Amino acid sequence: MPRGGSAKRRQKQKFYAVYKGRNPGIFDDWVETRLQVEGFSDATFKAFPSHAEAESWIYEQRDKEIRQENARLERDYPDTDDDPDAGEQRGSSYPPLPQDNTGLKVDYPDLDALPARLNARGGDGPGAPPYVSPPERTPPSFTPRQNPEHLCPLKPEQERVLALVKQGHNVFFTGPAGSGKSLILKHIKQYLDGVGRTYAVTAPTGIASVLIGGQTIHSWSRVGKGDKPAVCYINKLKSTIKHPDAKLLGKSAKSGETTWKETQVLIIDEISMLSPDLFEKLSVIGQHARHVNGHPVEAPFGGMQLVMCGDFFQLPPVEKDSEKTCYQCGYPITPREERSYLPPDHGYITERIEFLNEIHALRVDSARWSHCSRTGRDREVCGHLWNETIKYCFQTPTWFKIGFNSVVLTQVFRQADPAWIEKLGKLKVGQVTPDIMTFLLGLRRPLGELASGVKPTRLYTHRKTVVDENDQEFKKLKGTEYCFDAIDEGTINKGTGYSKTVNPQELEEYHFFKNLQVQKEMKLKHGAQVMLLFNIAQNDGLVNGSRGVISGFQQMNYSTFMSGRVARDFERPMLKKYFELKQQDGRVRIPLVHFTTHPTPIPILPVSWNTEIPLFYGSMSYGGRDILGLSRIQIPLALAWATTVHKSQGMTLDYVAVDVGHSFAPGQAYVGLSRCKSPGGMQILGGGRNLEKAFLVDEGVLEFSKRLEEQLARDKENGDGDGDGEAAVGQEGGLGQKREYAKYKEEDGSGEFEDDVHDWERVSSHPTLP
Ligand SMILES: Nc1ncnc2c1ncn2[C@@H]1O[C@H](COP(=O)(O)OP(=O)(O)OP(=O)(O)O)[C@@H](O)[C@H]1O
Repeated sequence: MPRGGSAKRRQKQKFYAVYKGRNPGIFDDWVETRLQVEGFSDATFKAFPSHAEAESWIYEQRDKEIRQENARLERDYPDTDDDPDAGEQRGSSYPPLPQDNTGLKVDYPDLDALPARLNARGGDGPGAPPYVSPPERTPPSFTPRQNPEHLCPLKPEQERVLALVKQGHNVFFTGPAGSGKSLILKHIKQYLDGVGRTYAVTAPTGIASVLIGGQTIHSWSRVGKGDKPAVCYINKLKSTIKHPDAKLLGKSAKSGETTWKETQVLIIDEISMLSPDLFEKLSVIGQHARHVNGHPVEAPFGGMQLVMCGDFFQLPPVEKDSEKTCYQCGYPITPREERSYLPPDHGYITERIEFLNEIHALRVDSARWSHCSRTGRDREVCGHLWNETIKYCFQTPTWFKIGFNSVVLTQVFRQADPAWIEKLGKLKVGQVTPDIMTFLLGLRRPLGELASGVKPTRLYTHRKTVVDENDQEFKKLKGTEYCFDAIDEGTINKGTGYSKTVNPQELEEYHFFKNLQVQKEMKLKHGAQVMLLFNIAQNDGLVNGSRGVISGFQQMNYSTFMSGRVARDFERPMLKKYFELKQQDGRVRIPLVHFTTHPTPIPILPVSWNTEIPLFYGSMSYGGRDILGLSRIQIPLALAWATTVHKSQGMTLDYVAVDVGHSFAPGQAYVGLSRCKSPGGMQILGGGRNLEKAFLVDEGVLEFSKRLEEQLARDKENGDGDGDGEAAVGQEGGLGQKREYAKYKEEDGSGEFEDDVHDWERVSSHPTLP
């Protein structure tokens, strides 16, 4: 690449944008460009004096192509009666992109200019940037996924969620533990795959994301820990914010902005665990990352369709006060003892926080508004407003602005016993009535070892207890220890057909592998308590969470191994590979597990966990998707004397002992108890006379749930929706409102955030109000 050289040479530097060619992208060398376009039929390319202009031209070409493709689709496939609202929705909520594509230069606001606009109103404050309507939600070209999973059909109230998603609404759906939220998500994914919409499946924690076959929201959005101010991510998105695995992927994972721009539907599962600060920050980042011609988009999250799911009665966000930073300036938040609060009717609050009354109604203490008093280089006070009693996303202005269509699921599937379901329903809202108390005290009886040798899995609130207990119990076993090593692989498949294997040494750095519950090196002994980590035979009750005990190991030859499980055709190559790599003298060792549900031991053969991460080259991907495929082949077992309540969220367990006594977070005891199918297979640990107090419930969550139910009842009365549990909560505000365009600074915004923080540190803090 001809960088450097004389000033004259630099002046003549050209950037070649190749839109259609062998390897589309931007090149700064004509020889390299020629290789991409010469002899390539239909090659489309152009030279520009700057990289930015070259990039803008590519965006322009792509928008043009998408519009043409849409026009073709509309012509060839006019809306049918099957989905009458889909076309209407597209047309009504999302005005088309401005036709005037001149001045495509992409500008980002600088740090000093941003505080006023990054206030809680998401850009509505004085000096706010020009907002534009979100771009059209358009289907890109796609390749349907192979082997779609056969899913259990949805019940009518679950179908309702899918219907709303199909209609293009922003949807929030909730319901008690075991009401099928994860199942609905799987259906949504299948639908989106089928229609070729670009979507991201995310969750706030690694384990939750793996359970739904997605990635963490931090990794997808490129915010990492997410502790820096929004402006920092906005400034860096374009050029330097890389995929968390970028150092492994090299150039290929360059621009985070493209991920944001190309995603049409963002799914966030376990939304109760997402920090409200990060939720708001992501929305602002989305508004900027999905800019139209440099203008941030007005709609929250930049106008992508949002599907959020979870149960706020379950686990809350894990956040330590000491680790919190100001959402606007990124400085550590003012320590509790130094905080000063503003009067609830202070103009500084009322002018800046939208939906203030609604927020206060959700048990946000109106007397706890505080502001960040850090001063910057120019002695300007940061002034960002925050309220320490905001704990959940539904208490943020962004939540109201999104205007979700909400669905409350009512039917529980995990448990079959109606009396137990009713009790769980009461415990969920903290109602430990005398009869429930008596019932729970009865569950403190010890659970013995089952005929299979299975002991109850102990669910603890603290991780250290779990690690210690599993280690100790494993060491106590006398037999031979066998180690099962996973086969980890990574391949980059380019849209052009070329594929490249990822260096095996680098694989363990990938977040996907770190988040898997199944270990790379798994040690097992005869007598070890284990849990199945994969649905291997649903009809036979061998599902994720099934409990068993290792009853031996079997040496299998090739034919026994290959016929050891009814594998689907596409799994055979995986089994074959495992055998070839692991066999010794023509045999492989396989653990035998005695499950609670089966009279005889079952050999547990390896399975594979796979993920596909779309890669974005330079600024976008063309001509098919460039995909990073990662996979781990391993025996799907984990030691199961103990696990944490946090890890168990989302699982269904057979035989458990739940440590209720040490619960420290709202929803924790409820999550623990609701994992188990029936109280017969459950023991309660600890709690003593304080059992009643273990079922902590957040007042705000109670209020939110109450308002949701009331809205639902009102809608039913008014005949809105079809009474299937849909409620449009929040306000329709935000979308489609006209904002005045204002000028803002044209700077590249590439200043390093860290330097600014150091500057702040050098300047004494100013606890006065701006
Ligand atoms: N329509 C349905 N028909 C039959 N079984 C169902 C249905 N919906 C869900 N289930 C079953 O109920 C169990 C719990 O479902 P799922 O894990 O989706 O619930 P969830 O609401 O996500 O639970 P949690 O909040 O605890 O994560 C699963 O075994 C699932 O297969």
